[in-house]
Amino acid sequence: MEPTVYRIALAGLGNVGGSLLSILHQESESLQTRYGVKFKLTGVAELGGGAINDEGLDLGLLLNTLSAKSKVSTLPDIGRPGMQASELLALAKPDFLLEATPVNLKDAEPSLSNIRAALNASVHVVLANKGPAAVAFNELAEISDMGKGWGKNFGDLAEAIHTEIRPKLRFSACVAGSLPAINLGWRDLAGCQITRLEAVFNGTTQYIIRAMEDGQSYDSALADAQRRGIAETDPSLDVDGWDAAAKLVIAANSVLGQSTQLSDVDRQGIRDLTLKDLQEASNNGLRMVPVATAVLVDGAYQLSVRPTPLPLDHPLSRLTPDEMGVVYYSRDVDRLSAASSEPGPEPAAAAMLRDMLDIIRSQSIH
Ligand SMILES: NC(=O)C1=CN([C@@H]2O[C@H](COP(=O)(O)OP(=O)(O)OC[C@H]3O[C@@H](n4cnc5c(N)ncnc54)[C@H](OP(=O)(O)O)[C@@H]3O)[C@@H](O)[C@H]2O)C=CC1
Ligand SMILES: N[C@@H](CC=O)C(=O)O
Repeated sequence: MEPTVYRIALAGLGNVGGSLLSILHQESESLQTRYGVKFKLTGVAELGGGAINDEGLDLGLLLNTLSAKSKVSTLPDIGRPGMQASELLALAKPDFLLEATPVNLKDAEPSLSNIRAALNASVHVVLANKGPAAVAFNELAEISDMGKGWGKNFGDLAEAIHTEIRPKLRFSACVAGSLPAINLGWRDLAGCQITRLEAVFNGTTQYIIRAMEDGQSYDSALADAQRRGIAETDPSLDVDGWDAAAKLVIAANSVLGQSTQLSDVDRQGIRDLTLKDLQEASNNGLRMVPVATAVLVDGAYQLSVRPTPLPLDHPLSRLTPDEMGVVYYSRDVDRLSAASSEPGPEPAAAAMLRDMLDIIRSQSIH
């Protein structure tokens, strides 16, 4: 049987975007045989340019161009110097817009405008960039399938399914890459009252703290994380706790059903953490972990991000330097946890593919 062809456009060709191209290239056959789908990449955008081909861009050529540290906009015929990501919709005419540009937690631009335009044009959106979901979750939910059937509006799910087919918005890669933090909370704990969420949502700070424990300096551990491609384009977002706070905000809005913004998170980074702090925790039989927490108090979730000493048998204390993890506590399922090993950006790219397939599967239900 012929595969169903989906046109896709990708903004951002860095660590995550490049890894996604690589996965789509390697898995092209298997996506056709296992899922009956073929993704045709009709446009890509990087800073200051892009490439367009209505017949589908050659993924091998794009990957070679990126490996050679060249700009795809310089490629003959298909290259579009000066093109903006905002032009992808009109030029690539995608069914899916994939977003892997750097985070802007102030106003999420220019990504937010591009995503809004895509959803308003009934184009499905898959995010790795957490800015738009952290800054404007409610607005994006209203113009996508997230507006009903998620969080507190769960009662409207039947109406959503029967009366509307909205463009879909998926963002599981935004909340700790391949860690199924969102899916676990929303899908696998559906119907449960979540009383507490604890997570290591930031791989860079987890890596730095574990490396410091092993005697490495803070600066050298951060440089390692940057080399591995897991740190943010601006790494102060990691070490000052903004990245984990943004992920917590997305989880609070989507899974916990609490309308939340970044200023609601009590946030402390790891810049001031010393070896002495780590040793003190260890002397008390504890381990310092960069924890994001949401705890239900008097009907509302209190949110915080801070390095926290945890008992050694806590699921988050047992994570390796490359792992992130999430633990949900609920009145019904006592404790549910997951961990993912993410030594580089590839698992986040795999999470974007997971979201694309999830959209296709859920469409076939409607
Ligand atoms: N790295 C990781 O492990 C993970 C990252 N994420 C998120 O994914 C996103 C991308 O991260 P990562 O790949 O590491 O970042 P990089 O800095 O490696 O790549 C960013 C890419 O976006 C391009 N870009 C920058 N500004 C624009 C713009 N205005 N329009 C179009 N393209 C633009 C850059 O182009 P140029 O190279 O020309 O500057 C580059 O190709 C971030 O939002 C991050 O938070 C999510 C999960 C994990
Ligand atoms: N910088 C982040 C990666 C993307 O979310 C991290 O260190 O976890």
